[in-house]
Amino acid sequence: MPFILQTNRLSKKIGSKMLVTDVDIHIRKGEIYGFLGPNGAGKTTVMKMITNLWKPASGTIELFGERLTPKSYDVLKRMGSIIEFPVFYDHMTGRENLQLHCEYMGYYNTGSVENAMQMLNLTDAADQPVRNYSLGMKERLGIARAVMCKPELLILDEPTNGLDPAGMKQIRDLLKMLSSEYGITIMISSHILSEVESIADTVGIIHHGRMMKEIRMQDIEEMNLNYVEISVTDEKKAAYVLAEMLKLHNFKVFDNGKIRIYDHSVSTQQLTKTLALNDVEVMGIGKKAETLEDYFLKLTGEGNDHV
Ligand SMILES: Nc1ncnc2c1ncn2[C@@H]1O[C@H](COP(=O)(O)OP(=O)(O)OP(=O)(O)O)[C@@H](O)[C@H]1O
Repeated sequence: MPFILQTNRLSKKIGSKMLVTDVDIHIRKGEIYGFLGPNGAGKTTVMKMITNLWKPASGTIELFGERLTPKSYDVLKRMGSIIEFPVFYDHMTGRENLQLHCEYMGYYNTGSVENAMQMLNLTDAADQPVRNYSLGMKERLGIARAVMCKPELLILDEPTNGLDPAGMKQIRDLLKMLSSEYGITIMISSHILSEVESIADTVGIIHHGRMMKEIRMQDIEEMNLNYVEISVTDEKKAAYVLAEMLKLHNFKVFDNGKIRIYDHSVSTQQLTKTLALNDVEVMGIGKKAETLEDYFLKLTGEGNDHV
């Protein structure tokens, strides 16, 4: 089985609104998959369908090689998840909430609750009712609950919401450990690239409900992220010259007079010469390499695309 989780043209519609359209996801066994996209891109929607909380309008989901149906209870027991924010019984203590979950999952392993609480630094708060927990503590308790029953697959929807930078790092380290020591496959969503970049093996970028790109981190080097950046006084005129005179199709115009040209068919000399001949003043020109952050912003950010 090549993929532990695979979706095929997954779509969701509410009323007349398409929340996600034709999303294809491919997650390999044992990897950490960063599911990236700005707020409202459709990450939660996809994760709700994967965890059987929402029924897809169309498309299919394969989990552990089996097609997911509304009756796939066994498959769900092999997964741990946090979707949106974790919900607990507020009047019960953190420990009691975890114990209840173990019973519900049919998972009996003395020590797993204590272990999970320890891993998430919650031992001191274990006997307090959850209503006294801060947002970050609830988030950590949610993660403890999701990992406690040794799932094969973890689905985490923005799990570091409400955590401070140190808390975020702690979660990243924990996820890395779960992946390398226990071989748990992890899908983690975020709208912040840097949160998943350092731990992900593969990144899937979703925007306006569509999967824009799935990239393995090891392949990023080979992607063509080099570009020439020019600074001009009149970017509109410059864009016209690039498109009409030089027949370039792959460049991006920024409001601050900068243009990034990804098309390598024209030399920098030819660029400056043609722009100058058409009365576009070029203040600066340079070859640059894009980071994954730039690439992410290019796919999901604002600006005029000529791609
Ligand atoms: N129950 C609903 N009914 C109608 N529209 C919805 C519903 N839930 C979500 N949406 C819309 O679907 C789109 C995708 O939302 P979703 O929550 O999946 O995005 P997201 O990527 O998880 O964003 P965020 O990081 O803000 O949670 C948004 O435009 C949202 O407003």
